[in-house]
Amino acid sequence: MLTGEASHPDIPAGPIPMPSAVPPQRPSDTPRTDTRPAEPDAGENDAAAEVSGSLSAPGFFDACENADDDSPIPDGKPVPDQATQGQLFETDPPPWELTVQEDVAVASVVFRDAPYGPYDYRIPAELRDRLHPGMRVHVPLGRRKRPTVGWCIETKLGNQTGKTLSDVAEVLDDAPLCDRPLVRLVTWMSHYYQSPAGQVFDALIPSSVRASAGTRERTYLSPAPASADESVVDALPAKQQRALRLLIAAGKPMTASQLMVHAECTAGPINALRKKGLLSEDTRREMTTSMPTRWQTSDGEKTETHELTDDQSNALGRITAALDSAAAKTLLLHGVTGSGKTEVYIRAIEHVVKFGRAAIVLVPEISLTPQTRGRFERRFASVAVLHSQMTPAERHFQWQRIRRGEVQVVVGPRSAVFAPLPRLGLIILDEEHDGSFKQDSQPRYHARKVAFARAQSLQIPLLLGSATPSLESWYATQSGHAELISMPSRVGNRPMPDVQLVDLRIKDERSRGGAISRQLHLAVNETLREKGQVILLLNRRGFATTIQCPSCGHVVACPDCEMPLTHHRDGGKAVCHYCDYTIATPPWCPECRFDGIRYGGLGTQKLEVEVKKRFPEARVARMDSDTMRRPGSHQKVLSAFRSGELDLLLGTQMIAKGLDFPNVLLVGVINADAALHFPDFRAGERTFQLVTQVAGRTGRGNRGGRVIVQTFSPEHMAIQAASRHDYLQFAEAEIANRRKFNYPPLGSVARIIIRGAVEDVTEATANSLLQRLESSRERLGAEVRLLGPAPPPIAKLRGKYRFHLLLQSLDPLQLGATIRMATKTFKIPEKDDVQYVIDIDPMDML
Ligand SMILES: Nc1ncnc2c1ncn2[C@@H]1O[C@H](COP(=O)(O)OP(=O)(O)OP(=O)(O)O)[C@@H](O)[C@H]1O
Ligand SMILES: [Zn+2]
Ligand SMILES: [Zn+2]
Repeated sequence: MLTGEASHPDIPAGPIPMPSAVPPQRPSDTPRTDTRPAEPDAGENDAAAEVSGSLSAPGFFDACENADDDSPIPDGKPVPDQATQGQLFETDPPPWELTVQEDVAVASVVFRDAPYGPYDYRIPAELRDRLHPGMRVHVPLGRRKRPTVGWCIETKLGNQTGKTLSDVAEVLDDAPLCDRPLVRLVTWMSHYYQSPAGQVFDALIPSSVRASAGTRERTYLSPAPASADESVVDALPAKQQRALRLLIAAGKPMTASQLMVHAECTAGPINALRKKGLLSEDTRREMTTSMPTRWQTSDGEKTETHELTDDQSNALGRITAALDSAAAKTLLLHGVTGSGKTEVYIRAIEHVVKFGRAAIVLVPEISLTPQTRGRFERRFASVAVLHSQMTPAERHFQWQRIRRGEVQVVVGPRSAVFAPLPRLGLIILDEEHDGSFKQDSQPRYHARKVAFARAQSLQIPLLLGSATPSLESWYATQSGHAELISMPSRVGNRPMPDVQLVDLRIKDERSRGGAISRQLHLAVNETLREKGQVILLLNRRGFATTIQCPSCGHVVACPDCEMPLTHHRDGGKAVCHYCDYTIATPPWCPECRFDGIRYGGLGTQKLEVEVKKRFPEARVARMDSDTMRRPGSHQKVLSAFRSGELDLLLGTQMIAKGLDFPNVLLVGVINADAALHFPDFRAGERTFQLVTQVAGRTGRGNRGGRVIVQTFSPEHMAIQAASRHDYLQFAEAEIANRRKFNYPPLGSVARIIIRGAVEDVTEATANSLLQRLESSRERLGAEVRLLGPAPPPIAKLRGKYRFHLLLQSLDPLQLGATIRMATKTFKIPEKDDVQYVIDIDPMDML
């Protein structure tokens, strides 16, 4: 989960190169409202936070007003802006010192590694018609010798800086890579997540699109103006004449080879025409691939349109009402597992498509099974499924289809929230509580929040669906920011499965030397005898989770992270699950040479060994990120399970999500406490979600189903509520817990991670950042609680020491402003080699 940190370098904390263009007078993301007193209920909950955060996030909605114009340069003077008064902009020149040069065309440009901006550049006359917002440009930046790539976010008339601007050197794109609403989304995200806008663009536009993967340049020929002279054409030799007349008659450009085919000639006459200046040439890019679909759609499920249950038609009625009202409404579909939420999504999308609009369906990556895909592909003429195993060319191809408006439904993981559909009518997040919707590298956005912002700006509904809604979404329904739609029963009135808790503190319940209790053992045997299928959940991969010497107590740990290594039996490796550091598992203690090192703790590999020993006749498969490395392996195991070639599936949370197999009669949870005692305020919520979701995999057919949950904390509220399928009880109790400390959804949290190679230098940097935060808080009069710096649970990662600071406030705007002010001029000497990362609304505290 932490791999993002290394592969995506975060904001460089060193000095930021200042552009030679005049520093920004008024960044379009001016936080002008940040210092304003909170609205009465702003920050009371996440939805309120979302409403106020995005509505007032300047740049996002401000830009809406004047950006709908398609001419490259909006006419009229830029609207004067009062934002320069805030303390945040003391360094800006006072307005009366500015001399406005009204006739200068100006482009506002943002960058990947220059956090503040946008920066203004002059657009030379010859580029005026070519440059539009959403295109990339080459511009000079700072003392760099070579031009830097930037993104144009606005074009306007009038240089307000009072200084001479540098010129845009080159326009890099033929057409904008995103439309105005998406440019506004970028500006908002950059502001809210405090991430350089250039980085947000990189997240928004796939690299395959930026690199034009799967395309090639082609030269097109059309008649040059000189060919209008009939006498010239008449004087040409026959072949040249025929070719030229054909091209004129065609009325559209052709490639040389097309023209050769049509005019039945060789390259000679065409080259002659070129030389005579009778042809003009135009280079265009075209896709080399046509329809690259390596995915097969069929998964053995029948295509059927169900007659809706009462719950489903009620839900659909309320969603279509929202669609028809053309309002930016948020709806939460809380439907128990197996209540038929997917059918409701499909019907809602049919309604959207009927009016010529399109929809985005976001799902956790692991749910992008052939089953999910098939359900959408069978019901719509044109579906684009985005997934991580696409080649760059495929991704680019799909992106172009989407942008051309050829796609009705886009199904994909979190980044699909940026799909450039021209007529978007609805955004759906299925399993909206899922942690994979938060990106753990820069920009650290949450797809739910971005979807909300996009839906707001387009005035379209956002539909969130889950059997175990996040408390953020749930609380939004309680405070009137979202509409709750409930589907409390399963399709066909199937009962919810019976859940039995096994108290592992009782010695007789445990099995000697194994992980499977007596009761679970009996239940598995019984189920196998009835030809039913079994799912066993253990949320830890590997064989043994600690390697410890019983003689001296030494624990074999990662030298870079100081976390215990996990023993993997295949290949006898000891692996760090945080950074992938791998060694051969030592046969004796590396400290004292004691020959009898012990493998403690339980992972899925060890469980697999035990299962095969206990149930030798069962056909077993293991599903975790170790066995699922190869593309397609996930689908392969699932279709074997569906077709009955497997009896028992064991694995990590991968098996807990969205699977719909009617013959699963038993679900066993090996250790429900695994996530319960994490130092994270969401530990209870995650446990509840995981147990409820995996329990929901059974009882989906006509043969019923039951669940056995092994736990050391059977009385814990999260486990009790999950065992009764009682979301309401859980949500109420958990909201009361969160209220005590104003944790989300009641308040907002941000986290700053400071990391460096030298421990005390890192800590000192964290402390000076804290001081800055304190003084910003004071200057802004912000009510923000500051915690830390302290080492997080993962105190060292990949050789870097880590400290974190937590900020907490009822008002997300005050929280954001405090960080923005404190970090704006915070510079860390390069020799210290310390970086920091801002994580707004963090989803993990490790
Ligand atoms: N109206 C209906 N009549 C009969 N069967 C239906 C109906 N609607 C859905 N189903 C079937 O019920 C099963 C469960 O539906 P679905 O997978 O959409 O549930 P879900 O609410 O998404 O559950 P989960 O949250 O567990 O993923 C599917 O096999 C689906 O085909
Ligand atoms: Zn030892
Ligand atoms: Zn490590």
